Amino acid sequence: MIEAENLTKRYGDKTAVDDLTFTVQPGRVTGFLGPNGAGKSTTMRLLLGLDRPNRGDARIAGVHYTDLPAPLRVVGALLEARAVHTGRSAYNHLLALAQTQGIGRKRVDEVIELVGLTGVARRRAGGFSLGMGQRLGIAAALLGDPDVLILDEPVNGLDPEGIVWIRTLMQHLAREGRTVFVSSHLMNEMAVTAEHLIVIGRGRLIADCSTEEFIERSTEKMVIVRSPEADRLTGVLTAEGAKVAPSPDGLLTVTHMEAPRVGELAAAEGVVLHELTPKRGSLEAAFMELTRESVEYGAGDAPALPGAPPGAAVPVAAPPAGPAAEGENR
Ligand SMILES: Nc1ncnc2c1ncn2[C@@H]1O[C@H](COP(=O)(O)OP(=O)(O)OP(=O)(O)O)[C@@H](O)[C@H]1O
Repeated sequence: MIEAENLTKRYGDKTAVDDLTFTVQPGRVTGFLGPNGAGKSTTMRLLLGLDRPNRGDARIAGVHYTDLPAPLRVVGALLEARAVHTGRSAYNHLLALAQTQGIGRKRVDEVIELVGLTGVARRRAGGFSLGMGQRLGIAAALLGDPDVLILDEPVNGLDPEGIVWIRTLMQHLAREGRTVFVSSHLMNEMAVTAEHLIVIGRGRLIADCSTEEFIERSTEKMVIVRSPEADRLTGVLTAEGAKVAPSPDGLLTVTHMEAPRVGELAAAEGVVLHELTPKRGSLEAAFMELTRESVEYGAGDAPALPGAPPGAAVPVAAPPAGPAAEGENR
């Protein structure tokens, strides 16, 4: 379990993390979301004792990170863009890390195999591609077989196969009863990976709920209907309070009415249906909606983030209004 209590971190007059209280439970993948500059990496650094809070408390498995006698055995972490600048081979890099905590060679071999680096384990880690570097970072995080994992953007640099691999791995680790806390900007990926979400904006908590609930709360449910009698159906549904938007391909997008009711009304009136598909909103649309107020850098006024090259800040722009969200099947 991970606990943050009134966590607050200021850099000069900038409050990066603002009175943040949340708990990350074991047994499920918890996604950590927020627009650029929301304070995700800072929060993770505070949890890992790499920075000191101005106020509040962060505990992992009930204790402060810095009080853990063998931290790698309790918590494994992958921090964003952590390149391994080393002339050592991947194997020796992991072995050196393992030896600091009394972890044996057998476990080094195990994690190398687990992350799919067996074929390149003797190669210089400093020359690894971004994706291989991510896998090596994940191997390091798993070295101590920890109960808690804190992963900052683990999907960064991975190809589609790698993305599916990390998703499966995180879900497997969670099913084993571990606490998996993962930040990402890839909403579609988080929608299928994380069961629970903690969302922050400008350092403050915006949501702490299931992924399902997060999407339901801020996007409108839609029903996609196709009928050879689209006009008649539109009349039937609007008379019962639904809103119906036709599209040029003959599909009707129905809001303010659930799919079963659409089907029942069509049957009662003898209207033939060729398609009746309930669609939920996307996590991306829900995220845009709920974080709209807390976007740090809007399009056009994006300053460079500290340490980033000019223009590197990725703006998160507010979405256009209306139920334009693409439906997303899980
Ligand atoms: N060492 C630092 N010195 C000064 N300001 C900092 C420092 N680290 C972070 N900040 C500021 O704190 C805020 C939160 O940054 P942080 O990197 O934690 O956000 P983030 O949610 O991880 O962003 P991103 O999604 O872009 O990685 C930002 O405004 C950032 O500029």
